[in-house]
Amino acid sequence: MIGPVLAARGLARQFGDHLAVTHADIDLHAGRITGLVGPNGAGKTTLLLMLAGLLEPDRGTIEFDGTAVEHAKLRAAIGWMPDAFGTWESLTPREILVAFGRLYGMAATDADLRARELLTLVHLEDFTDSPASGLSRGQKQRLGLARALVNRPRILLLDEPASGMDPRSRIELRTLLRQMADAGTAVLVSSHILAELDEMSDDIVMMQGGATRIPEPSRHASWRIRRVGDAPDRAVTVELADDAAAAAYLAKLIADGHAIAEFTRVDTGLEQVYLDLDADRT
Ligand SMILES: Nc1ncnc2c1ncn2[C@@H]1O[C@H](COP(=O)(O)OP(=O)(O)OP(=O)(O)O)[C@@H](O)[C@H]1O
Repeated sequence: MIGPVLAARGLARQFGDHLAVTHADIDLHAGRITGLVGPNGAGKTTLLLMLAGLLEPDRGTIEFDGTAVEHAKLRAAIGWMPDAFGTWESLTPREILVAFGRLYGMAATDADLRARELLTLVHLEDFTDSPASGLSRGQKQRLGLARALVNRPRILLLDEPASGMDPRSRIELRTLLRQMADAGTAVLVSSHILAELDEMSDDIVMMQGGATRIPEPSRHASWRIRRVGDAPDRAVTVELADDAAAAAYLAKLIADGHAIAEFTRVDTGLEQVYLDLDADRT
């Protein structure tokens, strides 16, 4: 894998006496979706704001394409969708996106073209010229996503993007984020909906008490084993450290004369990873 587009090391930020982020390390790679999970108050939003160049870290470094950058310089390369944002209610979605395009220095006609392109992408084309006040919460979320994409960001940061979206919009969001990643964008999504994150993420970063942790997948892998002649409900599940341990285990079963009908890796899923890490909390 080539180096990360964005690499943050040792980020820390406090508000008054309160340490919101104590030590955050994170790598974001082009073409990959990273899921950020953690309990309420763990520091996820504070970390995202620092990565977006909107909040200055007290400590730590952020490298963009392998070069240290000042946080404010990140903004041009980043698309940022906050968990809560205001919408200019009297403007239309097109006018809102054009205004953001103009803020990024686009000519009026380019900003208008980009606005229309994005409204199609997030399926709001029918609302192009109606006041934003008429949009539902989920539609406003989709407009927020379009807003985050105005500058064709290489890094897309989304804080709870699916909140308020109906099931179809959530599925479309997942598809859209995968398309963005396939086109080379590095995507970081924070969410409490673990099953959804599990499905869409290539990498997971966990936050707890202001610090990041990378969960170890090997701790959570198990294998389902069934011998020839065993009914499906007689299958056994064993926890094994990694693929190499699984191969050795299978070889031993066969050497011992067992006829193996099924040997399948079963991931216990992000919920279990989360609960295990949360249980480790000291
Ligand atoms: N501007 C601020 N001033 C003071 N304290 C803050 C500020 N922003 C965040 N905090 C505190 O820092 C801690 C981390 O907050 P943050 O919003 O980053 O957590 P989070 O993981 O995003 O939580 P949630 O899942 O509830 O959104 C919390 O205790 C919060 O109250």
